[in-house]
Amino acid sequence: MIRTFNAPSAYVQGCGVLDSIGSYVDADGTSAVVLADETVFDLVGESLSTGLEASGFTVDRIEFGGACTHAEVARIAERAGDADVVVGVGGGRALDTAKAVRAEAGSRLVTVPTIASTDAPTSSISVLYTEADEFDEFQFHGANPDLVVVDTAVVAGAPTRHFRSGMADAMATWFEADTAVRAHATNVFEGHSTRTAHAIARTCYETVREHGRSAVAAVERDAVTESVEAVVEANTLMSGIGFESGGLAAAHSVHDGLTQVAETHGATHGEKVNLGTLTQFVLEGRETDELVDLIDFSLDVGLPVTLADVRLGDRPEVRLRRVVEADVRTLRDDSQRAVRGDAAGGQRRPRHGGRTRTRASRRASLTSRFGYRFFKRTAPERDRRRLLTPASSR
Ligand SMILES: NC(=O)c1ccc[n+]([C@@H]2O[C@H](COP(=O)([O-])OP(=O)(O)OC[C@H]3O[C@@H](n4cnc5c(N)ncnc54)[C@H](O)[C@@H]3O)[C@@H](O)[C@H]2O)c1
Ligand SMILES: [Zn+2]
Repeated sequence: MIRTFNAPSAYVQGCGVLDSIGSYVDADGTSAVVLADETVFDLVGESLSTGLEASGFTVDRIEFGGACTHAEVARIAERAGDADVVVGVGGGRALDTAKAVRAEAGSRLVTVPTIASTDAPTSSISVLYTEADEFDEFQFHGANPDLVVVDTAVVAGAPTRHFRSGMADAMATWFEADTAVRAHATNVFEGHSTRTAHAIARTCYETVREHGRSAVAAVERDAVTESVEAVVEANTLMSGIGFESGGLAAAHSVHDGLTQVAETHGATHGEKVNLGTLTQFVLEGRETDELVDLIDFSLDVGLPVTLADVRLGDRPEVRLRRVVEADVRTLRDDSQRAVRGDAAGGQRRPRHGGRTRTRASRRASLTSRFGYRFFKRTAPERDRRRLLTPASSR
């Protein structure tokens, strides 16, 4: 078995760190292109330029159009020319675009997430979309960013919705990486997980659970506390390493399926992933207590737990079954194999003492409805009304 582990070369996180970003960029040349959308340039453009220029860089700003498409990558790559450093700034879309530009330009790459909304800042892949904003393809660049710089003051000052979405993305990391290990599935680099990646994924989840409630309360007030620092690191660094080197499973497959339904386009990546994690719990036949625990935490921090929360409350079964059946099938099999512990070459290692194929299969039959009925049936009475009310009207 070949085990692989990849990560960004350097990671810097702290309050106000953007002012000195230039001192962390290790580059032979002196030209930098900075890629960000208008909102983000307004927020951090000045401090970024000042920070880079203070270390001798010439800075060329390129405005990001907001969509990570082939056309946008080509446009920006042409503008970037032979710049020594590409600096991508903003949310997942801007950073994914910067990664694709770096792949074409051959320069060094710095990512500067200004929201802790996904684990895109540290990963080596880009998610490309069509002009109609539908998923197009994953680009596997084979190289992670050379440097990731996260200014926690900027992240804490952003809308809390982004922050809690990143927490959902981070929590999924553990359940997917753990399932991938038990299924002997390969990671993004087509190797098997290391114990290192597995441990990082576990710590990622534990950090979000330990600090999440407190961190969300702080971000509501734009405050940077130790809990905020902890969750930013989990959402960004631990989650990125954990998913790429640990492995993915059903949660992100369900997310990918949901992106095919136009009604969900208003939901963030992390919000859709949270439904994916809950669905994966059902697929794996986890105990109701575990499911309820994750639902309780999600409700506490303001994450969606029902299809109605992502605008699919109106008889979703027909649409969802049509759209996601094919997408989920493979990973469902992986999840069941993991529960049974009978993947090729593996030994029998049921996760919760004695769980069997029958039980997994029974639970998995709920898959075609994304656990919708299961959620309705098992929701604690006190949360039932809330669970069935769209987040938007709470
Ligand atoms: N490559 C990967 O490994 C990976 C992993 C997860 C998600 N993704 C991708 O990431 C994308 C989703 O990223 P996202 O959720 O960050 O959304 P996004 O990139 O669309 O950004 C959301 C919005 O946040 C705004 N914003 C950024 N910083 C801000 C700040 N400080 N204050 C106020 N507004 C700010 C931006 O202007 C943008 O409009 C999807 O395309 C998804 O496929 C990629
Ligand atoms: Zn994700």
